[in-house]
Amino acid sequence: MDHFHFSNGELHVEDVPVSKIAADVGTPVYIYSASTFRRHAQVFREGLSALPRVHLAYAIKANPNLAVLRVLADEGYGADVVSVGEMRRALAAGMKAEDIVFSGVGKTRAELVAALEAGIGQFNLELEEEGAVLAELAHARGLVAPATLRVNPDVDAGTHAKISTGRKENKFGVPIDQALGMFDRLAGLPGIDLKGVACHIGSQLGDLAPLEAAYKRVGELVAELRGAGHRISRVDLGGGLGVPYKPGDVMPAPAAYGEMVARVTSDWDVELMFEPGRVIAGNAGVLATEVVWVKPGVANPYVIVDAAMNDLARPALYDAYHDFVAVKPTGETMMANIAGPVCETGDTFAMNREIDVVQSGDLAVFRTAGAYGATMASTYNSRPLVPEVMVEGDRYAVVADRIAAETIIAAERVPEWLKK
Ligand SMILES: Cc1ncc(COP(=O)(O)O)c(C=O)c1O
Ligand SMILES: N[C@@H](CCCC[NH3+])C(=O)O
Repeated sequence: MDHFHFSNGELHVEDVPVSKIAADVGTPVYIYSASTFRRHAQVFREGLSALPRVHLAYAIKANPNLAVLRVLADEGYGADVVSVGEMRRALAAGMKAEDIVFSGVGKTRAELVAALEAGIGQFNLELEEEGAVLAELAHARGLVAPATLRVNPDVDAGTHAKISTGRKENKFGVPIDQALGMFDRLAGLPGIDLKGVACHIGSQLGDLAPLEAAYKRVGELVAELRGAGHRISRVDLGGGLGVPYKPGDVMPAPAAYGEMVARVTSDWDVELMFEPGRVIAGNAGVLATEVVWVKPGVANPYVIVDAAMNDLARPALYDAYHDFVAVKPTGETMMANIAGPVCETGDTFAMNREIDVVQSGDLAVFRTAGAYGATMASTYNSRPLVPEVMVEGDRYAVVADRIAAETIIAAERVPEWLKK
Protein backbone atom coordinates (compact mmCIF):
# COMPACT_ATOMS: atom_id res chain seq x y z
CA MET A 1 0.00 0.00 0.00
CA ASP A 2 1.15 3.45 -0.79
CA HIS A 3 1.45 5.38 2.44
CA PHE A 4 1.52 8.62 0.40
CA HIS A 5 -2.02 8.78 -0.91
CA PHE A 6 -4.96 11.05 -1.66
CA SER A 7 -7.98 10.94 0.59
CA ASN A 8 -10.83 13.49 0.50
CA GLY A 9 -9.00 15.27 -2.31
CA GLU A 10 -5.82 15.90 -0.40
CA LEU A 11 -2.45 14.26 -0.01
CA HIS A 12 -1.90 12.31 3.18
CA VAL A 13 1.17 10.65 4.61
CA GLU A 14 -0.26 7.54 6.23
CA ASP A 15 -3.34 8.87 8.09
CA VAL A 16 -2.17 12.47 8.43
CA PRO A 17 -3.02 15.23 5.91
CA VAL A 18 0.09 17.04 4.67
CA SER A 19 -1.79 20.32 5.22
CA LYS A 20 -2.09 19.54 8.93
CA ILE A 21 1.68 19.09 9.30
CA ALA A 22 2.33 22.21 7.23
CA ALA A 23 -0.03 24.24 9.42
CA ASP A 24 1.59 22.90 12.57
CA VAL A 25 5.30 22.89 11.64
CA GLY A 26 5.46 25.29 8.70
CA THR A 27 7.15 24.78 5.35
CA PRO A 28 9.49 23.69 3.89
CA VAL A 29 9.44 20.43 5.87
CA TYR A 30 10.52 16.88 5.16
CA ILE A 31 7.84 14.31 6.00
CA TYR A 32 8.70 10.63 6.41
CA SER A 33 6.44 7.60 6.58
CA ALA A 34 7.73 5.18 9.21
CA SER A 35 5.56 2.40 7.77
CA THR A 36 7.17 2.89 4.36
CA PHE A 37 10.65 2.67 5.89
CA ARG A 38 9.58 -0.57 7.56
CA ARG A 39 8.06 -1.97 4.38
CA HIS A 40 11.14 -1.16 2.30
CA ALA A 41 13.40 -2.71 4.94
CA GLN A 42 11.28 -5.86 4.90
CA VAL A 43 11.02 -6.08 1.09
CA PHE A 44 14.79 -5.73 0.75
CA ARG A 45 15.36 -8.43 3.35
CA GLU A 46 12.80 -10.73 1.70
CA GLY A 47 14.52 -10.22 -1.66
CA LEU A 48 17.63 -11.80 -0.16
CA SER A 49 15.81 -14.63 1.59
CA ALA A 50 17.32 -17.31 -0.67
CA LEU A 51 20.80 -16.42 0.61
CA PRO A 52 22.14 -18.29 3.62
CA ARG A 53 24.08 -15.78 5.75
CA VAL A 54 23.11 -12.17 5.26
CA HIS A 55 23.97 -9.01 7.22
CA LEU A 56 22.14 -5.77 6.50
CA ALA A 57 23.86 -2.45 7.12
CA TYR A 58 21.65 0.50 6.16
CA ALA A 59 23.78 3.21 4.52
CA ILE A 60 23.13 5.98 7.01
CA LYS A 61 24.28 8.69 4.63
CA ALA A 62 20.99 8.34 2.76
CA ASN A 63 18.97 9.52 5.76
CA PRO A 64 20.66 9.64 9.15
CA ASN A 65 17.77 11.01 11.20
CA LEU A 66 17.74 9.30 14.61
CA ALA A 67 14.07 8.38 14.36
CA VAL A 68 14.69 6.75 10.97
CA LEU A 69 17.62 4.81 12.42
CA ARG A 70 15.45 3.73 15.35
CA VAL A 71 12.88 2.28 12.93
CA LEU A 72 15.57 0.46 10.97
CA ALA A 73 17.22 -0.84 14.14
CA ASP A 74 13.79 -2.28 15.02
CA GLU A 75 13.79 -3.99 11.64
CA GLY A 76 17.09 -5.65 12.50
CA TYR A 77 19.34 -3.44 10.41
CA GLY A 78 22.86 -2.41 11.36
CA ALA A 79 24.58 0.54 9.71
CA ASP A 80 27.09 1.43 7.05
CA VAL A 81 28.77 4.62 8.27
CA VAL A 82 31.31 6.93 6.68
CA SER A 83 32.29 9.09 9.64
CA VAL A 84 32.49 8.91 13.40
CA GLY A 85 29.49 11.23 13.47
CA GLU A 86 27.44 8.63 11.63
CA MET A 87 28.80 5.92 13.94
CA ARG A 88 27.65 7.91 16.96
CA ARG A 89 24.19 8.24 15.42
CA ALA A 90 23.94 4.49 14.80
CA LEU A 91 24.93 3.76 18.40
CA ALA A 92 22.61 6.47 19.75
CA ALA A 93 19.72 4.89 17.80
CA GLY A 94 20.38 1.54 19.48
CA MET A 95 22.25 -0.26 16.73
CA LYS A 96 24.88 -2.67 18.01
CA ALA A 97 28.55 -1.82 17.44
CA GLU A 98 29.18 -5.23 15.93
CA ASP A 99 26.52 -4.46 13.27
CA ILE A 100 28.34 -1.32 12.12
CA VAL A 101 30.48 -1.19 8.98
CA PHE A 102 32.85 1.76 8.52
CA SER A 103 33.35 2.68 4.84
CA GLY A 104 35.03 5.74 3.39
CA VAL A 105 38.13 6.80 1.61
CA GLY A 106 39.31 9.34 4.18
CA LYS A 107 38.95 7.82 7.62
CA THR A 108 41.35 9.71 9.87
CA ARG A 109 43.51 8.01 12.49
CA ALA A 110 41.33 9.57 15.18
CA GLU A 111 38.25 8.08 13.51
CA LEU A 112 39.87 4.65 13.24
CA VAL A 113 40.70 4.76 16.96
CA ALA A 114 37.18 5.87 17.91
CA ALA A 115 35.67 3.04 15.86
CA LEU A 116 38.13 0.50 17.29
CA GLU A 117 37.29 1.58 20.80
CA ALA A 118 33.58 1.35 20.05
CA GLY A 119 34.14 -2.22 18.82
CA ILE A 120 32.52 -1.94 15.39
CA GLY A 121 32.09 -5.11 13.33
CA GLN A 122 33.80 -4.26 10.05
CA PHE A 123 36.28 -1.74 8.66
CA ASN A 124 36.22 -1.44 4.87
CA LEU A 125 39.77 -0.57 3.89
CA GLU A 126 40.14 1.76 0.94
CA LEU A 127 43.93 1.62 0.55
CA GLU A 128 46.76 -0.61 1.73
CA GLU A 129 48.29 2.00 4.02
CA GLU A 130 45.00 2.37 5.86
CA GLY A 131 45.12 -1.37 6.62
CA ALA A 132 48.65 -1.16 7.98
CA VAL A 133 47.81 1.85 10.15
CA LEU A 134 44.60 0.24 11.42
CA ALA A 135 46.50 -2.95 12.32
CA GLU A 136 49.08 -0.93 14.24
CA LEU A 137 46.48 1.16 16.09
CA ALA A 138 44.52 -1.97 17.03
CA HIS A 139 47.57 -3.98 18.08
CA ALA A 140 48.81 -1.13 20.30
CA ARG A 141 45.48 -1.33 22.15
CA GLY A 142 45.42 -5.12 22.40
CA LEU A 143 42.59 -5.28 19.84
CA VAL A 144 42.06 -7.02 16.53
CA ALA A 145 40.23 -5.04 13.84
CA PRO A 146 37.77 -7.01 11.68
CA ALA A 147 38.21 -5.76 8.12
CA THR A 148 37.54 -6.25 4.44
CA LEU A 149 39.49 -4.78 1.55
CA ARG A 150 37.31 -2.64 -0.72
CA VAL A 151 38.16 -3.42 -4.32
CA ASN A 152 37.51 -1.27 -7.35
CA PRO A 153 36.38 -3.65 -10.11
CA ASP A 154 36.61 -1.03 -12.89
CA VAL A 155 33.00 -1.41 -13.97
CA ASP A 156 30.90 1.44 -15.35
CA ALA A 157 27.78 1.50 -13.20
CA GLY A 158 25.86 3.43 -15.86
CA THR A 159 24.72 6.09 -13.41
CA HIS A 160 25.42 9.82 -12.98
CA ALA A 161 29.20 10.45 -13.06
CA LYS A 162 29.10 12.20 -9.67
CA ILE A 163 27.71 9.11 -7.92
CA SER A 164 29.68 6.45 -9.81
CA THR A 165 32.32 4.81 -7.61
CA GLY A 166 33.53 1.66 -9.37
CA ARG A 167 35.64 2.88 -12.28
CA LYS A 168 39.38 2.75 -11.95
CA GLU A 169 39.74 6.53 -12.14
CA ASN A 170 37.37 6.96 -9.16
CA LYS A 171 38.88 7.52 -5.71
CA PHE A 172 37.27 4.44 -4.17
CA GLY A 173 38.75 1.04 -3.32
CA VAL A 174 41.97 -0.59 -4.46
CA PRO A 175 42.54 -1.82 -8.02
CA ILE A 176 41.14 -5.35 -8.06
CA ASP A 177 44.25 -6.74 -9.76
CA GLN A 178 46.40 -5.52 -6.84
CA ALA A 179 44.17 -6.98 -4.12
CA LEU A 180 46.02 -10.30 -3.83
CA GLY A 181 49.39 -8.64 -3.17
CA MET A 182 47.79 -6.38 -0.55
CA PHE A 183 46.11 -9.36 1.10
CA ASP A 184 49.48 -11.14 1.27
CA ARG A 185 51.03 -8.14 3.00
CA LEU A 186 48.13 -7.20 5.32
CA ALA A 187 46.58 -10.51 6.34
CA GLY A 188 49.53 -11.62 8.46
CA LEU A 189 49.75 -8.40 10.50
CA PRO A 190 48.87 -8.61 14.16
CA GLY A 191 45.94 -6.32 14.96
CA ILE A 192 43.89 -7.10 11.87
CA ASP A 193 41.53 -9.88 10.89
CA LEU A 194 41.17 -9.52 7.14
CA LYS A 195 37.95 -11.42 6.54
CA GLY A 196 37.34 -10.74 2.89
CA VAL A 197 36.51 -8.11 0.31
CA ALA A 198 34.00 -5.31 -0.25
CA CYS A 199 32.70 -3.67 -3.41
CA HIS A 200 30.30 -0.78 -4.13
CA ILE A 201 30.16 0.58 -7.68
CA GLY A 202 27.73 3.48 -7.42
CA SER A 203 24.30 4.71 -6.55
CA GLN A 204 20.90 4.91 -8.29
CA LEU A 205 21.68 1.92 -10.52
CA GLY A 206 18.80 1.18 -12.87
CA ASP A 207 20.27 -1.98 -14.31
CA LEU A 208 21.56 -5.11 -12.59
CA ALA A 209 24.10 -5.89 -15.33
CA PRO A 210 26.96 -3.71 -14.00
CA LEU A 211 26.39 -5.05 -10.48
CA GLU A 212 26.48 -8.60 -11.82
CA ALA A 213 29.70 -7.89 -13.75
CA ALA A 214 31.31 -6.41 -10.63
CA TYR A 215 30.19 -9.28 -8.40
CA LYS A 216 31.54 -11.85 -10.87
CA ARG A 217 34.93 -10.16 -10.73
CA VAL A 218 34.74 -10.23 -6.94
CA GLY A 219 33.92 -13.97 -7.12
CA GLU A 220 37.01 -14.58 -9.23
CA LEU A 221 39.08 -12.65 -6.69
CA VAL A 222 37.67 -14.71 -3.80
CA ALA A 223 38.73 -17.91 -5.61
CA GLU A 224 42.15 -16.45 -6.32
CA LEU A 225 42.63 -15.36 -2.69
CA ARG A 226 41.61 -18.78 -1.42
CA GLY A 227 43.96 -20.38 -3.95
CA ALA A 228 46.75 -18.34 -2.36
CA GLY A 229 45.86 -19.68 1.09
CA HIS A 230 43.71 -16.83 2.45
CA ARG A 231 40.68 -17.62 4.55
CA ILE A 232 37.76 -15.64 3.12
CA SER A 233 34.64 -15.58 5.28
CA ARG A 234 32.90 -12.35 4.34
CA VAL A 235 32.07 -10.38 1.21
CA ASP A 236 30.38 -6.97 1.31
CA LEU A 237 28.36 -6.30 -1.86
CA GLY A 238 27.62 -2.63 -1.09
CA GLY A 239 24.40 -0.80 -1.98
CA GLY A 240 23.34 1.11 -5.06
CA LEU A 241 19.91 -0.17 -6.13
CA GLY A 242 18.02 2.57 -7.91
CA VAL A 243 14.51 3.79 -7.12
CA PRO A 244 11.82 5.27 -9.38
CA TYR A 245 11.80 9.07 -9.37
CA LYS A 246 9.66 9.80 -12.45
CA PRO A 247 6.21 8.35 -12.95
CA GLY A 248 6.78 5.32 -15.21
CA ASP A 249 10.38 4.69 -14.09
CA VAL A 250 11.02 0.97 -13.75
CA MET A 251 13.81 -0.13 -11.44
CA PRO A 252 15.09 -3.59 -10.56
CA ALA A 253 13.07 -5.04 -7.69
CA PRO A 254 14.94 -6.26 -4.60
CA ALA A 255 13.68 -9.77 -5.47
CA ALA A 256 15.36 -9.62 -8.90
CA TYR A 257 18.52 -8.29 -7.29
CA GLY A 258 18.42 -11.12 -4.72
CA GLU A 259 17.95 -13.69 -7.47
CA MET A 260 20.99 -12.33 -9.31
CA VAL A 261 23.09 -12.30 -6.13
CA ALA A 262 22.03 -15.87 -5.26
CA ARG A 263 23.04 -17.05 -8.73
CA VAL A 264 26.40 -15.26 -8.80
CA THR A 265 27.41 -16.13 -5.22
CA SER A 266 26.07 -19.71 -5.04
CA ASP A 267 29.51 -21.28 -4.53
CA TRP A 268 31.17 -18.51 -2.51
CA ASP A 269 30.46 -19.97 0.95
CA VAL A 270 30.75 -16.63 2.76
CA GLU A 271 28.66 -14.30 4.89
CA LEU A 272 27.27 -11.54 2.69
CA MET A 273 27.00 -7.92 3.82
CA PHE A 274 24.69 -5.44 2.04
CA GLU A 275 24.65 -1.64 2.39
CA PRO A 276 21.33 -0.43 0.97
CA GLY A 277 20.56 3.28 1.33
CA ARG A 278 18.32 4.90 -1.26
CA VAL A 279 16.17 1.80 -1.85
CA ILE A 280 15.13 1.95 1.82
CA ALA A 281 14.80 5.72 2.23
CA GLY A 282 14.13 7.34 -1.17
CA ASN A 283 10.42 6.81 -1.52
CA ALA A 284 9.75 6.98 2.22
CA GLY A 285 9.85 10.78 2.32
CA VAL A 286 8.61 13.95 0.66
CA LEU A 287 9.61 17.59 0.97
CA ALA A 288 6.50 19.70 1.53
CA THR A 289 6.66 23.28 0.31
CA GLU A 290 4.40 26.28 -0.18
CA VAL A 291 4.09 28.21 -3.40
CA VAL A 292 5.26 31.77 -2.72
CA TRP A 293 4.60 33.32 -6.13
CA VAL A 294 3.65 32.31 -9.61
CA LYS A 295 5.82 34.64 -11.66
CA PRO A 296 5.28 35.18 -15.39
CA GLY A 297 8.19 33.82 -17.44
CA VAL A 298 9.24 33.73 -21.09
CA ALA A 299 7.83 30.38 -22.19
CA ASN A 300 6.27 29.26 -18.91
CA PRO A 301 5.54 30.83 -15.54
CA TYR A 302 8.00 30.27 -12.70
CA VAL A 303 6.39 28.59 -9.72
CA ILE A 304 8.54 29.99 -6.90
CA VAL A 305 8.32 27.72 -3.87
CA ASP A 306 9.63 28.24 -0.34
CA ALA A 307 11.96 25.19 -0.59
CA ALA A 308 15.30 25.74 -2.28
CA MET A 309 18.51 24.07 -3.35
CA ASN A 310 19.81 24.35 0.21
CA ASP A 311 16.92 22.14 1.38
CA LEU A 312 16.99 19.63 -1.50
CA ALA A 313 20.28 19.81 -3.38
CA ARG A 314 19.85 16.89 -5.80
CA PRO A 315 18.34 18.82 -8.76
CA ALA A 316 21.09 21.46 -8.59
CA LEU A 317 23.87 18.88 -8.10
CA TYR A 318 22.83 16.07 -10.43
CA ASP A 319 19.99 17.55 -12.50
CA ALA A 320 17.87 15.08 -10.57
CA TYR A 321 14.14 14.78 -11.23
CA HIS A 322 11.78 15.01 -8.23
CA ASP A 323 8.11 14.68 -8.96
CA PHE A 324 6.11 17.77 -7.90
CA VAL A 325 2.57 17.12 -6.73
CA ALA A 326 -0.01 19.58 -5.40
CA VAL A 327 -1.38 18.67 -1.97
CA LYS A 328 -4.93 19.59 -3.08
CA PRO A 329 -4.89 19.13 -6.86
CA THR A 330 -7.68 20.68 -8.91
CA GLY A 331 -7.36 18.09 -11.68
CA GLU A 332 -6.03 20.75 -14.09
CA THR A 333 -2.40 20.92 -15.21
CA MET A 334 -0.12 23.68 -16.47
CA MET A 335 3.33 23.99 -18.01
CA ALA A 336 5.75 25.61 -15.58
CA ASN A 337 9.26 26.01 -14.29
CA ILE A 338 9.75 25.37 -10.57
CA ALA A 339 12.37 27.30 -8.65
CA GLY A 340 13.38 28.24 -5.12
CA PRO A 341 14.25 31.63 -3.58
CA VAL A 342 18.06 31.17 -3.50
CA CYS A 343 20.09 33.64 -5.54
CA GLU A 344 21.40 31.14 -8.08
CA THR A 345 19.95 30.14 -11.41
CA GLY A 346 20.83 26.58 -10.40
CA ASP A 347 18.20 26.82 -7.68
CA THR A 348 15.69 25.41 -10.14
CA PHE A 349 13.84 22.16 -9.52
CA ALA A 350 12.32 21.77 -12.98
CA MET A 351 12.02 23.51 -16.34
CA ASN A 352 9.17 23.08 -18.82
CA ARG A 353 7.34 20.55 -16.70
CA GLU A 354 3.64 19.73 -16.81
CA ILE A 355 2.47 20.05 -13.20
CA ASP A 356 -0.74 20.37 -11.22
CA VAL A 357 -2.11 23.90 -11.41
CA VAL A 358 -0.94 25.76 -8.32
CA GLN A 359 -1.23 29.33 -7.09
CA SER A 360 0.42 31.45 -4.44
CA GLY A 361 -0.29 29.94 -1.01
CA ASP A 362 -0.88 26.38 -2.26
CA LEU A 363 0.97 23.43 -0.79
CA ALA A 364 2.85 20.88 -2.85
CA VAL A 365 5.45 18.18 -2.30
CA PHE A 366 8.60 17.02 -4.02
CA ARG A 367 8.43 13.24 -3.96
CA THR A 368 11.19 10.68 -3.45
CA ALA A 369 12.97 13.02 -1.07
CA GLY A 370 13.58 10.55 1.75
CA ALA A 371 17.14 9.77 0.62
CA TYR A 372 19.91 12.34 0.21
CA GLY A 373 17.41 15.10 1.03
CA ALA A 374 17.53 16.60 4.53
CA THR A 375 20.96 15.14 5.14
CA MET A 376 22.44 17.22 2.31
CA ALA A 377 20.67 20.40 3.39
CA SER A 378 22.62 23.53 4.28
CA THR A 379 21.87 27.02 5.53
CA TYR A 380 23.03 28.75 2.34
CA ASN A 381 21.59 32.26 2.01
CA SER A 382 21.13 32.12 5.83
CA ARG A 383 18.03 30.06 5.37
CA PRO A 384 16.94 28.01 8.39
CA LEU A 385 17.90 24.34 8.39
CA VAL A 386 14.85 22.44 7.19
CA PRO A 387 12.94 20.41 9.82
CA GLU A 388 11.88 16.75 9.58
CA VAL A 389 8.64 15.09 10.65
CA MET A 390 7.94 11.38 11.00
CA VAL A 391 4.45 9.96 10.61
CA GLU A 392 3.29 6.53 11.72
CA GLY A 393 -0.43 5.79 11.38
CA ASP A 394 -2.29 8.79 12.74
CA ARG A 395 0.64 10.00 14.87
CA TYR A 396 3.36 12.38 13.87
CA ALA A 397 6.32 14.02 15.55
CA VAL A 398 8.93 16.62 14.69
CA VAL A 399 12.09 14.48 14.55
CA ALA A 400 14.46 17.33 13.64
CA ASP A 401 13.85 20.97 14.51
CA ARG A 402 13.97 23.85 12.10
CA ILE A 403 17.26 25.53 13.05
CA ALA A 404 16.53 29.23 12.91
CA ALA A 405 18.88 31.86 11.51
CA GLU A 406 19.21 33.29 15.05
CA THR A 407 20.66 29.98 16.29
CA ILE A 408 23.10 29.84 13.41
CA ILE A 409 24.15 33.45 13.94
CA ALA A 410 24.58 32.77 17.68
CA ALA A 411 27.31 30.22 16.86
CA GLU A 412 29.40 32.89 15.11
CA ARG A 413 31.74 35.47 16.69
CA VAL A 414 33.12 38.84 15.78
CA PRO A 415 36.73 38.93 17.08
CA GLU A 416 37.60 41.43 19.78
CA TRP A 417 39.75 43.55 17.49
CA LEU A 418 36.85 44.20 15.15
CA LYS A 419 34.53 45.31 17.94
CA LYS A 420 34.17 49.03 18.53
C1 LIG B 1 30.22 2.50 0.35
C2 LIG B 1 28.77 2.79 0.11
N1 LIG B 1 27.86 1.90 0.53
C3 LIG B 1 26.54 2.11 0.36
C4 LIG B 1 26.08 3.23 -0.30
C5 LIG B 1 24.61 3.38 -0.44
O1 LIG B 1 24.24 3.52 -1.73
P1 LIG B 1 22.71 3.61 -2.15
O2 LIG B 1 22.07 4.70 -1.40
O3 LIG B 1 22.79 3.88 -3.58
O4 LIG B 1 22.10 2.27 -1.85
C6 LIG B 1 26.98 4.17 -0.78
C7 LIG B 1 26.54 5.33 -1.58
O5 LIG B 1 26.53 5.24 -2.80
C8 LIG B 1 28.36 3.95 -0.56
O6 LIG B 1 29.26 4.84 -0.96
N1 LIG C 1 24.03 12.08 -2.80
C1 LIG C 1 23.81 11.22 -3.94
C2 LIG C 1 24.11 9.80 -3.67
C3 LIG C 1 25.48 9.60 -3.19
C4 LIG C 1 25.74 8.22 -2.81
C5 LIG C 1 26.84 8.20 -1.85
N2 LIG C 1 27.66 7.00 -1.89
C6 LIG C 1 22.39 11.41 -4.44
O1 LIG C 1 21.68 12.20 -3.95
O2 LIG C 1 21.96 10.79 -5.36
